[in-house]
Amino acid sequence: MASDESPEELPRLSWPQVFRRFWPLTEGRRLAMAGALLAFTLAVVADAIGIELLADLIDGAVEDADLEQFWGPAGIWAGVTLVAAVLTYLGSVLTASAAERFSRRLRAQTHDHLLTLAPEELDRRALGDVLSRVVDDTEDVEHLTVTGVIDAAGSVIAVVIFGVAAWRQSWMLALVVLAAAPVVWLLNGWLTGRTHRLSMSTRVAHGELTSALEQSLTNSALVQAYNARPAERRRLATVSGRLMTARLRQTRLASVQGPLTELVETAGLLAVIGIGVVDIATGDLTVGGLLAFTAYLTFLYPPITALGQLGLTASQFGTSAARLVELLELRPAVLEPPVVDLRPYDPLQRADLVIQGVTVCSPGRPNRLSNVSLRIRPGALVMVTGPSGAGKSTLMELLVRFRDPDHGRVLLAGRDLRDYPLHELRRQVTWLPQEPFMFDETLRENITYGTPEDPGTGAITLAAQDSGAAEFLERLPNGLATQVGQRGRALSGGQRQRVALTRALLRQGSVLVLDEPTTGLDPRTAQNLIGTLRELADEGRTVLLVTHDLALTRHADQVIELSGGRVRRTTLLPDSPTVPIPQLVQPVPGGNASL
Ligand SMILES: Nc1ncnc2c1ncn2[C@@H]1O[C@H](COP(=O)(O)OP(=O)(O)OP(=O)(O)O)[C@@H](O)[C@H]1O
Repeated sequence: MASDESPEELPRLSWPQVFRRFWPLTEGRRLAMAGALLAFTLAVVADAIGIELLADLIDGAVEDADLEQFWGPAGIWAGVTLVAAVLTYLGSVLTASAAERFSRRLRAQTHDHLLTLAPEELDRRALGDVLSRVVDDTEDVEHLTVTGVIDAAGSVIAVVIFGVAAWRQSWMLALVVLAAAPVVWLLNGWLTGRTHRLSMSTRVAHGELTSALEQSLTNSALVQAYNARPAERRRLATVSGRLMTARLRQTRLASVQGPLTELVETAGLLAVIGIGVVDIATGDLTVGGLLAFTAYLTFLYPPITALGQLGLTASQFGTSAARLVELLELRPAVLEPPVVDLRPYDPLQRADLVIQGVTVCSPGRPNRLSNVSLRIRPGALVMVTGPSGAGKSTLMELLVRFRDPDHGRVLLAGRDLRDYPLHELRRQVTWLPQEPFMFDETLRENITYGTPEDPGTGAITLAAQDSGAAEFLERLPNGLATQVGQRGRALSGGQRQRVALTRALLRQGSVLVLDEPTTGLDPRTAQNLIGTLRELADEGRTVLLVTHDLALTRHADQVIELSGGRVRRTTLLPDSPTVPIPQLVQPVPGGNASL
């Protein structure tokens, strides 16, 4: 499915489609759902018994004005009402527990799935829209799969039980009510179509509003510094206005629905009383019977209306379900290998990287990489340079498998990256992105993020010395316990960079891929870092470093210069380590660099 598809273009899913897809997630909670339905059914039976007792009271105690006849039925009535209340409570609790667990499972599944997508897939989308799908649309899907299903089944059962009971009181009156039912259904059918269209507009307007808010708030510094508040205000006013209009239309429609239904109900009630009076006169019905019948009618209307609105709810929530399914159907950019390669892997011996004829396409734009072939020796310190947009980051991202090349392949220790379990590959290859990602946690949590075990303060201090973070860490009153704020805003740009670098240095693994790690570092710290990387390389790690600082390249074993997605030049420096290179690849025909 196209990732930039707007919600308006998504086909709404029908209730059976949603149900079939999400029903497996109710596993383990189906007993609770059945229990809830049973409780609601018994509560309906208890209510029906109560109504029968009402008829007995009217025709006995009230008609004969005899208190003796009152206590018995009244006591039983109070008892069954209590039982009905307990059963309704039980039913609601069981429904809520099944529903909440379903929502939690669905949210977790969606979140997990989103984290398998290529980061750029998520970057292309408005974050507000994605969040609203994970938070709000999951609730709607829950309704279609759990709460709504129990409610609908409960309504059918209530209609049957109250209907049969009412029929027993007077089949003639029951027929009158039955004749009115299609009117309610037709009315609701007409409302369904209109509500669906309006709910679509509301959803779209809601998405636009959250996106606009997200844009202006995440760029708030720029908005203020560039005097753009009026423009942002106007933007918000426009989208907020669209949401207001859509919501008002929806409210108007919902407000018509109540009185219309009430009208139909009153007409039904009046018809019942009118015919009932005639029946009482002919002796076909008692006063108690008529009262019981009208009571059944009041109990019958809510489930009948609920069933009439089923289509409307399903249509509204079908839209949400489509939005969620669209996310869930996005394919991860990279897949686990179908067969795990069990050959032993000794990364520190042979963490050599071979890039064979690699091309990375970008639809409608020039290739991000074109037929790139390279060999990087184990234990080498390699610097990748080139102008902006040359493809350096793309090359680095291939090594950590954020995507696979469209043509060609990348081998680590003689094995295609696609043959490694992703977890193993990412344990071996540590990537430091250009942007220093931060969580709103403490420095310690940020630094040890992604390190399988707590490395301990000693190891953190050593890594912080290598990255140049130690200096500022020592000056912080709370040290590693300092909170870094949203996106690390409580730190300077250079400090964030160093924290991210410390995090990368702490991770074990045979390949270190650093995308412009010296940005934001002063020359002395940058030199120190290169010294550390040199040591890591000498220990056998393969280190790739993207840099625009040509002065640093003299410390490298190999310099790769990219330009326009192609390798312009690779230079092996004379004193580079001479680790023997196994013959893993044949020269690539047409490859644009020597191996
Ligand atoms: N998410 C993306 N979708 C489509 N094209 C992209 C995407 N990211 C980058 N590109 C394009 O791929 C090409 C290579 O980008 P890349 O980020 O690899 O360059 P770079 O050499 O790392 O640049 P810089 O030095 O500025 O970081 C550029 O032309 C860029 O516009």
